[in-house]
Amino acid sequence: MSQPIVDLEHVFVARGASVILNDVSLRIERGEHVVILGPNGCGKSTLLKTLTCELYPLSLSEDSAERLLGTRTPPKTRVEIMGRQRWDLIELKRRMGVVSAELPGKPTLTTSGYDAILTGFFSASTLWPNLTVTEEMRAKAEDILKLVGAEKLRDKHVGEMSAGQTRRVMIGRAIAGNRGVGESSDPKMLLLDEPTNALDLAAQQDLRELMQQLAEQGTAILLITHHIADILPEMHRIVMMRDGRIIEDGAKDALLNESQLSELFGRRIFMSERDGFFNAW
Ligand SMILES: Nc1ncnc2c1ncn2[C@@H]1O[C@H](COP(=O)(O)OP(=O)(O)OP(=O)(O)O)[C@@H](O)[C@H]1O
Repeated sequence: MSQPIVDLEHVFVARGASVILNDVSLRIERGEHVVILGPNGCGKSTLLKTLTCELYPLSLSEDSAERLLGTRTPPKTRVEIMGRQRWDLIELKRRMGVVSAELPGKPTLTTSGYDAILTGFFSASTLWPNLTVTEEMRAKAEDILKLVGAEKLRDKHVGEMSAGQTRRVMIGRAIAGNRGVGESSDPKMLLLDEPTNALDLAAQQDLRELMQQLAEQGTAILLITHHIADILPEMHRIVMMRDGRIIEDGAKDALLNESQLSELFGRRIFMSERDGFFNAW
């Protein structure tokens, strides 16, 4: 079997004084589209930060193993991302193509759409004077601008864009980082954290179409969300999280139903399906 993109085993992660991720094991193969689904506060962002190595797993003592697991034998914990346990954070974020739900930082806000895509090659917040942009990068950025449908945003500052326009450009930036320059055998993947947050209905649909297009072109998508409507027909595996644990991990056909969603969100949920997309309320 080929090397997985993500390989977590018995991971516990603390934030402040609390253990937030509780014995999480997760293996994601190259090219797989996966949805991480769960209610507010269940630990999705903590998991994301573990995948991007911004948070590190606890190394359990015998006492804490007894408290958390009822056994004095600590489990063998492992976090391996793209085959490696140690990463330069910037390099890893670039290679994973992370698009977060947060607004870009200040330097990015005064950067044009086209330049923002170029920054992806460097994993930089803006095109700082010491960065050398090559012709190959410029050509790739042109293609990506088209791919994400952001041609009209080429000269607009990110800080003057709407939420949907910003998300589009940030996806373009992540694709640039992900694909890099020169011959690269890196996996093409995007890690999208609540991508449709703050978008109106039309912008949500546009973004889903873009995600579908990328998925069809071979970019693996790891989607973190609590919006059922964001789950693309192309995504067949669902990982359900609650209270810092993975409570289900399996096929969408088996897991995406009213009874499982009601269990996950802790109240009666209704669901409908149309053309491979779902809605829940
Ligand atoms: N910096 C922090 N310090 C202490 N506790 C934190 C911190 N960040 C998050 N938490 C706690 O960790 C738990 C999980 O939070 P996390 O942000 O991972 O959940 P989430 O599933 O991403 O939620 P949401 O859907 O609301 O974004 C919550 O109980 C939260 O209060």
